[in-house]
Amino acid sequence: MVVQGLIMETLPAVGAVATGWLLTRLDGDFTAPLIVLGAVFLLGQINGISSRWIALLAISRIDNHHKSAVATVATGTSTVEIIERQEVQNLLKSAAADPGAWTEKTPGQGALGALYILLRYVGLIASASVVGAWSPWLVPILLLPAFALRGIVIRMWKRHFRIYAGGFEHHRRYRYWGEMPLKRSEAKELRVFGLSEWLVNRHQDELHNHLDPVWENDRAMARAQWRLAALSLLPLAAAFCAIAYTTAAQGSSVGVASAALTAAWGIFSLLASSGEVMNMEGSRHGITDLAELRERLRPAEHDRPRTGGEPSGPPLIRFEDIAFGYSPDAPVMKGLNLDIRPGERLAVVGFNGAGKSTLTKLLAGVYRPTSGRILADGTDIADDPQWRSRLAVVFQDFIKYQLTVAENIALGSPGAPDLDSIRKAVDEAGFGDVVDGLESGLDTPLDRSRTGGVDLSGGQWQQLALARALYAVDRGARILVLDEPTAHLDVRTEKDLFDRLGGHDEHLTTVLISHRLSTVRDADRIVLLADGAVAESGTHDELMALGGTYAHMFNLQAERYKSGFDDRLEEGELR
Ligand SMILES: Nc1ncnc2c1ncn2[C@@H]1O[C@H](COP(=O)(O)OP(=O)(O)OP(=O)(O)O)[C@@H](O)[C@H]1O
Repeated sequence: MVVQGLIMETLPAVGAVATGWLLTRLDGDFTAPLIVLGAVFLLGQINGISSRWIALLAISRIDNHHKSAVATVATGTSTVEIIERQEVQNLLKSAAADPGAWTEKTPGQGALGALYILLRYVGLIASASVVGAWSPWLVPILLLPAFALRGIVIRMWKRHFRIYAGGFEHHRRYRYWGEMPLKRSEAKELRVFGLSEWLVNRHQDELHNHLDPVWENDRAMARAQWRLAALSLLPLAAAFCAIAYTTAAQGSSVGVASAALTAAWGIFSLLASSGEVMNMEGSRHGITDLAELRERLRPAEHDRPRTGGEPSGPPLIRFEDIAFGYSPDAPVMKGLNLDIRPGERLAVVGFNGAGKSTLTKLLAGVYRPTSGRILADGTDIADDPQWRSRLAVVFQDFIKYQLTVAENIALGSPGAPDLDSIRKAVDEAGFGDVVDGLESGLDTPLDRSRTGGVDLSGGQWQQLALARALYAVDRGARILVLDEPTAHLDVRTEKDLFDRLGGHDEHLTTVLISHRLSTVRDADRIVLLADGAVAESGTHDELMALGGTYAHMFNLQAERYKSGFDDRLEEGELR
């Protein structure tokens, strides 16, 4: 790349000298200068063609490297609260540097732009030397305005991209609304509610909010072009006149004069071109935002990747005076105290928004309490690098990976997939019949765009997520956390599942969140969360005898179920 760039940038000066040489030999044998000039021309062509491919290769390698750096930084922190902040989300989008808009440039393009700019100075020195050989005083006359021109071009592009980056929020929304009509999952609702026109207008509004100021600036840039033209034409015209006058009046060599003229032109064309500046300035945000993300998302010492670790028994887990909120003005946990005994099957119930899922996220360590501690056998889980390997979690919003069934399950535990263990997890999750019905069984891709690929129903995806967690349990995890793992399952499948989970005895602690109270009644203990703390705690019988909120909820659900309704309850129904 560097060699090619050097050839490209020095060819104008060599061409200028060769042209001058040719002109001095016109009356005699001009074979040698003609050959040199032809070689310069040929080399320029070959270099021009091959450099495009090499540039593309270099750009894609640099961009790939940058993208994996962004992905590494984005997934490097053990907690997720910082990732959820809007400003960090914006930084991530900007650092990803997707060339989704015509003005945005990638780091690869920027890096190449910077390299070419550097090489341009080599070409500049060569051209300036040719001009200087003819007349040293002509060098500053040409160089000073050329540098001024370059300064103005850089300032213009800086301003362009500053305005562009200032509308980033609109750009983000523009992309969001623009991608919505293309998604399979959104297609139904958009049609049912007749949202097509509304969506297109919204998309266009955001586009204009973002780009109108940019276009306004660019129009001003276009209007200023004549000043830039004057800045290059005036000194060039002065140089041309001086060279022509001296050549005519003093009879100096036409060849040397024409070499000087060509080199003078070279100085301006080298400094005036704005393509590299645009690429450099356009890619600046992607690069500086990655640097800022590196600062902000610096992993803590114990944020090492999850490893298998030595399997050990389930610990005593203690939530000690936990306070937590996603934002300071909306506390979710307000002094929560809870012990989870080793091997216990604990059910957590409560109304929507009571904080049940938040409890699982705190237990998984993806959020840290604002105050208080979560201890596992006396050690704060925040200080335990192995903590994650002891947990298997099915989050409410688990990921549906577009991989095969087996690959989806194997993600539950690092290392080489164990097929026997995968099959065991599939059966335990009640997913065996579904897998047996698939043409390629465990190797079936769960992606309809792939050959032989299928999609699963909501309940089947949930069983698959459960199988992933059970695979992790088989490979050494000792705490199984299930956040509404059966919301999409029918009552019988759900019952079978919980009967099977009961078979792990003291080797596994299970924390189960469910709205279906008939499911959790067999748990060793049930805790009811309300107002950021444990409001009731005991076995089903104890809580029924207490006659509190749990008993009320249970009775209502039982009545509804008897009358043929769904047995879920919303808070308002109790009032
Ligand atoms: N990522 C988040 N950012 C900001 N607020 C959140 C976030 N997740 C949850 N919340 C808020 O925290 C509170 C507790 O939510 P959580 O999901 O823990 O409740 P839940 O008991 O699991 O509810 P549900 O039964 O509906 O699943 C709610 O008020 C919710 O709006």
